[in-house]
Amino acid sequence: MDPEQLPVAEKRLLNAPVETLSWSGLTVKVKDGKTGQPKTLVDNVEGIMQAGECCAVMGPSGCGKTTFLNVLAQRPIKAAHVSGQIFVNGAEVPSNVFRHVTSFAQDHDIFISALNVRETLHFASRLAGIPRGDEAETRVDTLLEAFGLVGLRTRRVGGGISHGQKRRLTVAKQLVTGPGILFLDEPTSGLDSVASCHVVSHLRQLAKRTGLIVVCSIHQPSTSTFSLFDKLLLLSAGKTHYFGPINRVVDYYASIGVTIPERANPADFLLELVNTDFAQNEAAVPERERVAELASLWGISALRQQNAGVIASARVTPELAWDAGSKPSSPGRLAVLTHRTFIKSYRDGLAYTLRLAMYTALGLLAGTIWLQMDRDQNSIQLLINALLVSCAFMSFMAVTYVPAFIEDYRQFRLDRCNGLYGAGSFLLSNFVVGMPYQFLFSSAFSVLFYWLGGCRASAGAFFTWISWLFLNLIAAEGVVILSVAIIPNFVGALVITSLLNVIAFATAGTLVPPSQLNVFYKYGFYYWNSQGYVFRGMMATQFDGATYSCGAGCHCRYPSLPDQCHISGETILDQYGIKMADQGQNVGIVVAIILGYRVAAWALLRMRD
Ligand SMILES: Nc1ncnc2c1ncn2[C@@H]1O[C@H](COP(=O)(O)OP(=O)(O)OP(=O)(O)O)[C@@H](O)[C@H]1O
Repeated sequence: MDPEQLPVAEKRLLNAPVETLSWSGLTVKVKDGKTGQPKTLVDNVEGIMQAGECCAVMGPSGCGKTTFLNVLAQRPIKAAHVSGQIFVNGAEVPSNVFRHVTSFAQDHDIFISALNVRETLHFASRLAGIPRGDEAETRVDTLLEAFGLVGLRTRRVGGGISHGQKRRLTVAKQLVTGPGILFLDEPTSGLDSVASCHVVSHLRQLAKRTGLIVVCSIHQPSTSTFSLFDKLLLLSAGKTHYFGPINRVVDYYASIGVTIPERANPADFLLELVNTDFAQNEAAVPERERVAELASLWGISALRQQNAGVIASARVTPELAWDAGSKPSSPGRLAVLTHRTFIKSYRDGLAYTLRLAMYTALGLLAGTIWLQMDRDQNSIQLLINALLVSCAFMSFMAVTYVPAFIEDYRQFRLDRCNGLYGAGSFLLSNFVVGMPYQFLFSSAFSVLFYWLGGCRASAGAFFTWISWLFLNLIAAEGVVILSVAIIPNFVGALVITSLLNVIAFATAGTLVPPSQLNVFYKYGFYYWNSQGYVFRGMMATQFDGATYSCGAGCHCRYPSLPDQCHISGETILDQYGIKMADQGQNVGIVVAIILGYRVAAWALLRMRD
């Protein structure tokens, strides 16, 4: 294929390196939840695709299409035993190379809802290393037009676009990254027959022009959509019933005594032919036997033998010459991700705006509850309580970040599987964008609480206070990120975050003195408890160098300064074992805790690769 003859938007889509995709003996087994016996979801499936071909994977609901596609695309699937071989150009390729040459769109749409349609394609294109410029613009515009999304280009994905439009955007998003092989799970679900035909027709044209290989599962295509595919893989109960050119289906079935009526939609006819979903009772045994017989006939058919020969003789190229240089550098990828995260941060109310409102309200609330504390001994315990509540509640409220981060996490998993970026870039971009917001939150809370509550009037104390709260919030966000990495779903992450925060609160050394904590809590939580260090740091800002009057009658409830009827702040700090000399070291410990959360989250995300 001559790249010069391609339209400018498709030049980079040219799939020169991938000549064939083949698979043989693909088998997926799981342990049946009810019987505990192995259950075969995909049974010894084989096939081969040449550059420029589109294959429809069809079969009744639950026949194993999604499982097959996931395995063929080398995407993770739950607790399954997978065997068989997948070859690109006749050879197995390392998984990182496979991810770079392939792209996979699941049957459910995953987007950053704060981005608009055009930005969604733009960021996908930039993450895939396509430089900004006329070519990238033209490519995005071409795809918007091809998938009927021009009128929606400035509309946010999270508001006001239909399921069918999201499906089209999902396909366009995979195409914009320029894969050599594209796997699509139900790309036309939710689309009417005209839109389905349009999408498949565009995929076909693109495949023919660029050499792209498309493997996609599809439910009940119309006759015209069905005929757009080059090949068909027909599955039933995980077994192959047919794999080969679409235009040989009629002949093949005629050869085994099944006539596909001329006027019937062949897709409908075949789905009905191999469907046993509604034939589960005793009376339907002959029907199930007939479908099983069809699968065995495929096993011994000439076409199947022929396929096996073609798979075995697929030309082996020495190395998949994929242009790794087209991937952006790590700093480039980080810049794109940071840009994307930043856009989300100010558009998505759940990410930061809601939290800003919450922290401001908390500052107002706490400030008016602890309004203008006096400088006598009665306010000492009040102030300590206020500090305790401030740092604990600010940590707790970070839990509201869970939904926004879960969305980012899902996008990351998808992008990671498509080889766009790794866990390091993902977490770092999130960290970079989050920092100024954490500072804003701590400032909003502090400005209100500090002055309403009548805390210590010193610029040094005020800014040190804000700095401690800032560190507290960064650590609290780290807990959220770690929790999502441990259990990546809303409820699970919420439970883990809340649990970790409650344990941190109870073991910070304020409610129970560290000397009375048992070994488990002392070494497991107290020594690396950011809330505890932050509390002690905030105490230092208020009590170091301060004095409190014992009031009329000089009945001091704390050890007082000799003959002065005053309590020194150092006395209070001593009671809590807080030493000013430790403050620098404590900052270092909190920074280490913050890094520890992120590194642990990074390690967990890497383990799931
Ligand atoms: N982890 C699992 N453990 C047990 N059974 C599973 C597991 N994953 C899938 N299945 C079962 O395997 C079969 C194939 O599922 P799969 O999602 O691949 O089918 P499908 O053809 O894509 O279905 P649909 O067209 O309805 O989306 C189904 O019967 C499903 O219930």
